Amino acid sequence: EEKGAAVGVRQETDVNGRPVLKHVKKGVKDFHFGRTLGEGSYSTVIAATDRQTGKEYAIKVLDKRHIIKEKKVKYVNIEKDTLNRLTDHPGVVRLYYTFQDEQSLYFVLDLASSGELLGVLKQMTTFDEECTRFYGAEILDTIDYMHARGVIHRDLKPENVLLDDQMHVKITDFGTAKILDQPKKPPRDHEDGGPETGSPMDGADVNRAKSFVGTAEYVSPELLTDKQACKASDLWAFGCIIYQLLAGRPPFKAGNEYLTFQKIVNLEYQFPKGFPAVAKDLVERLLVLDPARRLSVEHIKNHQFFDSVTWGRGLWRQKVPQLKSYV
Ligand SMILES: C[C@@H](Nc1nc2c(c3cc(-c4cn[nH]c4)ccc13)C(=O)N=C/C2=C\CC1CC1)C(C)(C)C
Repeated sequence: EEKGAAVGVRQETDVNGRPVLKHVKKGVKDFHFGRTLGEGSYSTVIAATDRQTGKEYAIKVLDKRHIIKEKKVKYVNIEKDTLNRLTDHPGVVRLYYTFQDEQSLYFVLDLASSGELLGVLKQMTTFDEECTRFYGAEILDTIDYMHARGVIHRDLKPENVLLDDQMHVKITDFGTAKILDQPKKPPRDHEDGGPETGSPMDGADVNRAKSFVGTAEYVSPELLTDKQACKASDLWAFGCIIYQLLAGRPPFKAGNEYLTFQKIVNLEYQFPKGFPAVAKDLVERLLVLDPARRLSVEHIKNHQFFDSVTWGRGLWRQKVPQLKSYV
């Protein structure tokens, strides 16, 4: 039995007729599976209802044979370890428990029933400043939480930012996340996006992750030049997302991946006419080639663009702004 796996308790009687509580693990038959929500490279996410409680979940189904054949076992374990590490923040999809049968692994998770931020953005074309500020703040608050627990997402993009039934952010897809080696000291509360300071190799960003490239439009330059991601790589992606919410398209997009990568490493992008000045200043301080010179989470929180935002748990209790386009 995995830790915390037992998710149900059933009353039975033992041989002497004494009542005993039996810990039972849920299985496929405890759920009614509904529509397919999304397809990953080696998984499918399906909406499902717990037959006993009626509660709705998203269940990520992974085909064991395919995972082994494609040598993805490592990624499945990284995703599970990451989800088990990021359990108490409203901005991260929560993993309730896992089970398996002959051919599949099942992760039972929060259902983000309003779907992908990308889908909503496409319907709106663009977000106005107030909506961009609100969604930017919830995404940043979640990045701050992930980084404080030594997790780099490495593939942040509007497809991985989901929305729950109240239209609050739920970040997902941690199969390509990087868990930084446990920092020597407990993570400080003002963990910044820059290199881990205070460790023996001061200044050298000792905690870098190796060899993984995310989705072309959001990949950071350091990932393309020296193959290493750091916390600031997530803040590069954050800058691309803020730009995209207001402009309706990502800053770096070309005919193919190679040309997109070229634009990124040459910092080749322009702001559309009428792009708000304060947001432009923020994006310009995030889309910086040198990760050490990119704004850290703390500096972003104090940027004028987020002046009216109350950070912390209050942010998640606020009513979400009515979605309006930036015309
Ligand atoms: C990014 C992911 N897509 C999705 N992953 C998850 C969804 C999800 C929901 C909708 C949706 C809901 N309503 N309409 C669409 C569309 C896509 C989704 C969800 O509700 N709960 C957990 C999820 C993922 C958990 C994962 C960390 C393990 C890919 C494309 C990889 C399948």
